[in-house]
Amino acid sequence: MALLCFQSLRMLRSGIRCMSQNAQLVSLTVNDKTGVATLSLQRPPVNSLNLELLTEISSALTEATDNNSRGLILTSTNDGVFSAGLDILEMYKPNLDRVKEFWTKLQETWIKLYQTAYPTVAVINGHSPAGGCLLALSCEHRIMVKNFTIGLNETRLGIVAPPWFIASMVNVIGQRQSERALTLGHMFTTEEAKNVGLIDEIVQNKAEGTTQAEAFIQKFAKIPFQARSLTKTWLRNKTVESLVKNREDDLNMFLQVVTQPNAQESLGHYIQSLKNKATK
Ligand SMILES: CCCCC/C=C\C/C=C\C/C=C/C(=O)SCCNC(=O)CCNC(=O)[C@H](O)C(C)(C)COP(=O)(O)OP(=O)(O)OC[C@H]1O[C@@H](n2cnc3c(N)ncnc32)[C@H](O)[C@@H]1OP(=O)(O)O
Repeated sequence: MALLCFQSLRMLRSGIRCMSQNAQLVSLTVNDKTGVATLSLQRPPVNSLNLELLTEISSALTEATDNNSRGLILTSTNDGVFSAGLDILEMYKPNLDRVKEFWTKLQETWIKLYQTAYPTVAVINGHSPAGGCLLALSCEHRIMVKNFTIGLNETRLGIVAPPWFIASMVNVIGQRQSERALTLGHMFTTEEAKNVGLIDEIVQNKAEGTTQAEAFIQKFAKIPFQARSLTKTWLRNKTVESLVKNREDDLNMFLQVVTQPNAQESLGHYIQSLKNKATK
């Protein structure tokens, strides 16, 4: 409690204000001087995206809009893992009602993040496989700390990246590079990701990443907000519409693929291999 008060006091002095008071799995703060919001994922141990975390991310994105944020930095409180992607336990031997809600919330969160009116920057301060990579790809600018990995590795798990995951990557690195990376399930090192254009900047640590992210958002200070946001909408509309118009089909396809016995078997082996690794 004392620590909380001390932290709040320190944040107030530096002009950082806490939003989303009820959130537990994310923290949303805003810098009152710049209007830039920071959304930090904080679901231990690895920010895997389960229904509850997705719900909080989605609410925080709306809150940042309602608060007229000038920009948003997406990052993790865990220096080591940005996000481990979708929580595999949501997809392994799933409860049908819950897994439907989970996928629908994932769709909603991606649609919101992909279309925010404000500029978005991912400060990728750790590994970022699959769904973690999707979050980063949905931002307008990616800054990554050295010595980590990022990519859409679904094929390695015996599952498939849905078309909107694929489109998000194609829009950033193009068809040829995406085809090679996705079919192999390749995880890029920070250096490789920079070379292929998957990330825009390499930094030494999160603090440097945050400074660079603020500088990126500051570039838009003199660009009229609505002109910028409408341009972004039109640039991204085709990609988003392809999901918006087919959400039900996308959900059914996901359920069909993920409940296949061979997909369940692959997920089961994968969970076991992660657990074995963790106990070594
Ligand atoms: C139109 C529709 C098309 C149909 C599509 C159908 C299906 C596909 C659907 C969706 C696509 C899928 C997207 C995904 O995001 S799948 C998830 C992919 N993620 C990964 O492969 C990452 C796995 N994790 C790791 O590689 C590592 O954990 C790490 C992120 C590099 C971090 O390493 P670190 O050493 O720091 O941690 P540990 O490995 O020791 O892990 C700690 C702890 O966390 C558990 N864990 C890790 N990742 C996940 C996860 N994604 N979900 C759930 N749990 C995870 C791990 O098992 C350990 O648990 P323990 O209990 O042992 O402590």
